[in-house]
Amino acid sequence: MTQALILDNLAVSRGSGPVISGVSLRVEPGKLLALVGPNGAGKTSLLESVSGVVTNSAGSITLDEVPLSKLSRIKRARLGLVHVEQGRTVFPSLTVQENLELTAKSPEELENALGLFPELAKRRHSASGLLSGGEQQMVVLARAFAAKPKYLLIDEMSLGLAPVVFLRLLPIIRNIAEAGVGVLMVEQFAQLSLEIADGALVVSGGRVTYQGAAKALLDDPKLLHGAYLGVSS
Ligand SMILES: Nc1ncnc2c1ncn2[C@@H]1O[C@H](COP(=O)(O)OP(=O)(O)OP(=O)(O)O)[C@@H](O)[C@H]1O
Repeated sequence: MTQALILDNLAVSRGSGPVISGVSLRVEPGKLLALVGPNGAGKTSLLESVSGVVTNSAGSITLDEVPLSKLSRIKRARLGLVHVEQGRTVFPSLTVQENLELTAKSPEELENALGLFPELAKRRHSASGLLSGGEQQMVVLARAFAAKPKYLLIDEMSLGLAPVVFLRLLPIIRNIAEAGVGVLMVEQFAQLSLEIADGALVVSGGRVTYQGAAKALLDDPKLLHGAYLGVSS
């Protein structure tokens, strides 16, 4: 069986008209694909169509060979697709551990998730609302990981965080991929996210303008710049 999250020729329309067209990509277990591009390029809409917040208007989405397009959000989640949406926050009055208990199905899964986040393990009994912004985002990530995703969609984890704080989250996101999860990550800090990614996809004006190794984009600022301007490689 093909183990991968595959988008083929995907199109998404919103009230304003088509926002994504002809996007094809593949995320494999244990790999991290960074999705970058200018504001309004359609990155959030793309993730939302994968998790089922919006329905794709054309093309297909398959998870380990199961077609997703006609499935509800809940069914997609049951298949192992977890979406950390933009602006997702903690439940502030619950402790770190209680936040994780919302998604972990067993004490083992909870401990497994905390194992990946030593900084959080130390503060497991603190109210999440008392943690720093960066630590709260760690709780959000840990809660997503505790749900045992096969594939994880992460939208702008850095929103509202200083780059130096976001830097602490990057190795954790990498570790999540190393643990066998296929990660598709949308990020405004292109450079930083490319540094931990295997593959990269640049979307501009709803279309793919670069697809390939993350390192190739990092090593060639002109290529990255051109892709942002919508020049297909
Ligand atoms: N709920 C919605 N209803 C109608 N149009 C929408 C909706 N959400 C987004 N759009 C439109 O879809 C297009 C793509 O937006 P989207 O948020 O997907 O892009 P993005 O690349 O994530 O941008 P940003 O980096 O600014 O968040 C934009 O023109 C936006 O106005």
